Amino acid sequence: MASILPASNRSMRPDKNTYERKRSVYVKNPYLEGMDEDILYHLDLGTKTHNLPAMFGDVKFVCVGGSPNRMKAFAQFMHKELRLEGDGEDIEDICAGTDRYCMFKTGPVLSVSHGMGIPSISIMLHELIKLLHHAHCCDVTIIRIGTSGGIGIAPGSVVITDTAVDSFFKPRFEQVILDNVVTRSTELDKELANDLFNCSREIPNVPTLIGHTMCTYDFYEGQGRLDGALCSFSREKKLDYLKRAYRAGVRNIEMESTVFAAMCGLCGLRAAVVCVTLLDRLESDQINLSHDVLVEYQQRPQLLISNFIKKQLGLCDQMS
Ligand SMILES: O=P(O)(O)O[C@H]1O[C@H](CO)[C@@H](O)[C@H]1O
Ligand SMILES: O=c1cc[nH]c(=O)[nH]1
Repeated sequence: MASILPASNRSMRPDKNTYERKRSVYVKNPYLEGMDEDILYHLDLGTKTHNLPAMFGDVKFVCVGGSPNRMKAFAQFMHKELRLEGDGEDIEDICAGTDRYCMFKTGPVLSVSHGMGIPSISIMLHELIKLLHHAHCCDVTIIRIGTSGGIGIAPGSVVITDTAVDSFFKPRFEQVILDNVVTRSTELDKELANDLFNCSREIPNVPTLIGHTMCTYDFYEGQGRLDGALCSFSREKKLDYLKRAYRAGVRNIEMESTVFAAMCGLCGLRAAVVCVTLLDRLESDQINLSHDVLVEYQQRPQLLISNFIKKQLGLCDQMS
């Protein structure tokens, strides 16, 4: 099938009024307007060097994840799922001029890597949000597709985050600005989470649930692991902490969701976090999955999101 695009010509969800309203991508920075040029340094893009509206104006879905290879694989998968021309194998990294992040575009879907941790995703999001704003994108849905450690659930389960919480199980992200701590909300779009959950019911053999996701500043001590280079707490303290997290509604732990939820929420992006769990942290700390299982697990959120996107584009019936 030839190109189904541009997606901007389609109504994203004719059955729901809320989705029909145009929703712009906001930047909340009075200085930007007065700038002659905006260089998106870590993406190797800019307002004078690139025609951002022409390159990105039709983007409706942005999927982000830590690993460049995963995000390339997702872009190639979407290329096939949307039945775009060619096999997608030679898909171009739009950010090839920098090795900080990679970015691929398949029709209305942008796939971007963000590295590990809050500082890395935060830099990427500042530039990505400005990019979507400069490109005059509207009605954009952004989804983080990642990996995580589960709490009290089977490895391989997919967790759709309702609320991202910090290490104290609080729905907040604390951004240090100059020498102030500014607290931002980490609420995600509940309707989107429910839509994703409904979509997951159609995917067999992938246990999927909605729960809180805890976002930490570290993989080892920050997530209560006993196997880092440093560890100053007992096994009992670790288990007590993780069980308290479980009782507070936390079902998985990762390292980007709070800042992701906070920034996207402030800038008018409908945002979701969908992460597969690689282990149950009540059972172990080390990730000892075989390569093949790891690859298959990482594909689970991708399959869900691809089905969701196809549904949103009204393509499911034509393509199955
Ligand atoms: O699978 P990704 O998207 O990289 O996310 C998770 O994996 C990394 C740790 O291994 C952290 O970035 C965590 O958030
Ligand atoms: O335990 C885990 C697994 C993946 N990513 C994390 O942040 N933690």
